[in-house]
Amino acid sequence: MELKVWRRDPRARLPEKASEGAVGFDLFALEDQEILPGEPTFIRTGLVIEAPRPYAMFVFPRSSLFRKKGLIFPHSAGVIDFDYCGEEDELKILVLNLREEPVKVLAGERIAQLVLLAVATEVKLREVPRPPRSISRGGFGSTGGYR
Ligand SMILES: O=c1ccn([C@H]2C[C@H](O)[C@@H](COP(=O)(O)OP(=O)(O)OP(=O)(O)O)O2)c(=O)[nH]1
Repeated sequence: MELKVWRRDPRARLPEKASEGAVGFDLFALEDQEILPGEPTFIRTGLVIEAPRPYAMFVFPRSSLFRKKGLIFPHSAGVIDFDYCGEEDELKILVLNLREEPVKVLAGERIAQLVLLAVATEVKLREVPRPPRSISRGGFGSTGGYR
């Protein structure tokens, strides 16, 4: 399977698997940047990528991102649409600095990881007159697992 990657900016570093068993490709910051506290900020990758359907791309933080830099993803994860691969459609990493001081991100720094997951693409909705199941299961702790 192939991932089509276009370097929109010649400084961009291509995504890399850190080890043979890695699930995600590491994504690198395009340029030096200062992330101010409390302001959702895009980190540029300089890349435009097309996912091979039915595999879609999801951007997740590296687990060390918060510990090392105090950055989180305010939107939890990035969902990249299949058609987000035109000239202007640069993959970006949205972060929020939870520290009280600005945080520096350096060009070429590993920030996030790109994961390909198979998703259903041909899905039709059918409205039904009754709940799909006659008995409700309950949720939000209803099985009493935590006390
Ligand atoms: O972390 C992210 C999240 C999204 N995107 C790009 C790819 C995605 O296809 C597009 C739109 O994202 P989404 O649909 O999540 O955003 P929205 O808030 O619904 O905006 P839009 O109206 O542009 O769809 O932005 C990124 O580059 N990085």
